[in-house]
Amino acid sequence: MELLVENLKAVYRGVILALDGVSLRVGPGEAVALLGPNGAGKSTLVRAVAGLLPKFEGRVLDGHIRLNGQEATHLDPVRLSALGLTALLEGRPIFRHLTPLENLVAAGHRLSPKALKEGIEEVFARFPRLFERRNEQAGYLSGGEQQMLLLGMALLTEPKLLVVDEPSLGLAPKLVAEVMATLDALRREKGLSLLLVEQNARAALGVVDRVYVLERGRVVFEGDAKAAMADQDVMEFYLGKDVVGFREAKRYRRRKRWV
Ligand SMILES: Nc1ncnc2c1ncn2[C@@H]1O[C@H](COP(=O)(O)OP(=O)(O)OP(=O)(O)O)[C@@H](O)[C@H]1O
Repeated sequence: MELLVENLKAVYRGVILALDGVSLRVGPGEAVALLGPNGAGKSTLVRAVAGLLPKFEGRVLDGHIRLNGQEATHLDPVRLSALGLTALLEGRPIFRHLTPLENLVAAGHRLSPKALKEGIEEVFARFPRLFERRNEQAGYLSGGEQQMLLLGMALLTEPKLLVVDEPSLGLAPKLVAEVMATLDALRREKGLSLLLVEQNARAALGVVDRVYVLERGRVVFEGDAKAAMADQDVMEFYLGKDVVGFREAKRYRRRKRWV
């Protein structure tokens, strides 16, 4: 599925401009990272694409969101989901008081009983830890296990475009690598399009084709992921915190402010 965002402007409470004319594209079967510092507008973009801005007292002021060419700017989440878009919001929104198995059943409510059973078997085959803990309370799973559960739930919605907001948040490096590898495998096996929103640039760049960097509601860099990773200037200037220490990055920015 193709996602096209064109000159999108979004505000909260009518006054806080969080997206100031953002354009980006995720092609069919393509994996794209959206990177940027705290407050850049990444989650706002995810909410806008998923039709969830009104839930956060926000709205799209201007611009378009298109799915496979179809106007999708003001569609509600149910309609968007029926079109094949699944968005995983920041903070691992699972049903914490239910078990992993019950969470999966809830996520797959649109499937036939047979497809649901097969889907859940597939999820458990992919994530054996979830199978082991399938009848425990999901809120007590580790952060990594909860992230896997969320990905399993996403799979049961049979997405064509998966938008994932900061899956690495709060995870140890080894788990971050595992989550990224899982996203990569899912994308390839299922032919999904993937928009991966991250602060962890290094982790995300390893599994995507292209990258956009957002700062203060604007796209400040756009390019091929491998080229961006190989380009020390790009990495340090736009994504400095990841590569060099925060202080050094700030100094570097000051030096390069004239560009
Ligand atoms: N519900 C809200 N009401 C008012 N302002 C908001 C709301 N959510 C976000 N903002 C503001 O919008 C701007 C963009 O925030 P957003 O959460 O999209 O950034 P982000 O890049 O996702 O940051 P982070 O990585 O910290 O999640 C920030 O200035 C933020 O304070």
